[in-house]
Amino acid sequence: MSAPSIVWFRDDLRVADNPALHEAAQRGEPIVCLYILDDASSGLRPLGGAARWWLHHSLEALASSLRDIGLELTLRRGAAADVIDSVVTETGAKAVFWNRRYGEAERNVDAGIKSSLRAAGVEARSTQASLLFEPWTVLTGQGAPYRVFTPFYRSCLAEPEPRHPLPVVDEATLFAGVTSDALDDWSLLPTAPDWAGGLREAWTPGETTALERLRAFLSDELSSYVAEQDLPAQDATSGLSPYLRWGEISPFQVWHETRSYVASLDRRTSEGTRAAEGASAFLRQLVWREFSYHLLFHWPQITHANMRPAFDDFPWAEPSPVVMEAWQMGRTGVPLVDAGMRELWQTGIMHNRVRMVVASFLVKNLRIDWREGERWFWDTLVDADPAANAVNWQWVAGSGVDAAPYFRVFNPELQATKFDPAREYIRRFVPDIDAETYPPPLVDLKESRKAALDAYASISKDRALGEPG
Ligand SMILES: Cc1cc2nc3c(=O)[nH]c(=O)nc-3n(C[C@H](O)[C@H](O)[C@H](O)COP(=O)(O)OP(=O)(O)OC[C@H]3O[C@@H](n4cnc5c(N)ncnc54)[C@H](O)[C@@H]3O)c2cc1C
Repeated sequence: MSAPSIVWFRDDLRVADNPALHEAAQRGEPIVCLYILDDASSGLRPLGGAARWWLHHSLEALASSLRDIGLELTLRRGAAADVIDSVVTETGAKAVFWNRRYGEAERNVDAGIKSSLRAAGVEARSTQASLLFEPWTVLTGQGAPYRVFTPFYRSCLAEPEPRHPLPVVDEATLFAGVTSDALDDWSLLPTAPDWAGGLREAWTPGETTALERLRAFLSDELSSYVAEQDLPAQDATSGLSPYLRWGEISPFQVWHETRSYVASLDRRTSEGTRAAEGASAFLRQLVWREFSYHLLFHWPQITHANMRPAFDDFPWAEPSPVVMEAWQMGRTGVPLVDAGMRELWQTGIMHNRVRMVVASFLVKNLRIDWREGERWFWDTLVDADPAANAVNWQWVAGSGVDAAPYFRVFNPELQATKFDPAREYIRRFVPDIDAETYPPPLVDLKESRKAALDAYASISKDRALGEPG
């Protein structure tokens, strides 16, 4: 058998529109499909619990998609550089293909592997797959990265249309005989206790479901997206974030499926007009995902450092275990906050509007550092995303590049009246709201708001908040 190519899967757990797999298949050489559970390379952030649950099922789904085209998924654990080195040696592979990642630690790992492969005479090819626009291509007139969403968005729209999804790889040659770890041995699923019942009920990971979900969203929800996207009781958004996070669907698929769905509509009808408006609003959200990665790429410290340096002096409260647990478990006595936190704990997801409310409550009413909240989301969200999570937490905190000002404190009661007027969402997740055991509010909303604004004044009165570093 001729020397194989290795396709190294990472955050692109799909067969459809996968440039690395596509390029390898086109060469006609046998293929080794490899996934590495890398808990050893320096700087990589360990996955949270919900993410590990998702990954387990996503790898099962990927293995099944690969089997359909005659390939097998090889699983290995360890530092990526060591694993790639051994698989290349074991198989005599002459080329390694992968799709790009954008976090700093991931890029360092990938760059190191690329140069050692090349030094050893093995071809290393990386391709664009997870972002519509590479972060180094969308720049201001002065050649600088954008710091504000709207001009970034406009600039993306002025770029050439993103490429169409690649043709399906329907046949490839397997390089057989490579040993694989057993997925169960990785212990990605929780056992003692098994807390994943709600996740199993809510989700089916994998590219087949991702595409079905996108298509169902376009035909059933797109026309009401603008009117209902902020209403957590409605199933009005796509629910695609975990599928995008794990690369079970590519943004190119989402972009073009949406565009061609809209092109097929009759715009002279009000339904057609609303769907077209829904499509623009939906694709705009997809560009928020791009913007998050753009920021992560250009300011890698965004995951852990305040982008506005003045926030380094912010008098955060000590995050007491009692207060943190009340917030995490949805027992703050503030119904919309509790509903959101319980939705998260039970299902691994939370509606965007409610994410903003619970984050504002933590950072402002409880005056707890946004990084505490980001960590909890990282552990509990099935869509926990290195870019979107940090960028959105900093956005709510006011410490980010393009951020809501700190003095904008969401009032969770008013938010509930506006976005959950019939209290349907609240009752779904807080059925005990009228019970005697339901706790009184952890803090007085008015007083805590005032305390937050006073704390903010202490960092903002003498000097500007500082340009993002
Ligand atoms: C505090 C906080 C933390 C967040 N953490 C994450 C996270 O870890 N992972 C994550 O994917 N999103 C995160 N978001 C953004 C947003 O809440 C989710 O992307 C959205 O709720 C996903 O639902 P959907 O797929 O139905 O969205 P839709 O409305 O259908 O939007 C389509 C897609 O656009 C992207 N998108 C939408 N809104 C945003 C946004 N504000 N920022 C970046 N991308 C966006 C997502 O990929 C989403 O799937 C966070 C928001 C807040 C306020």
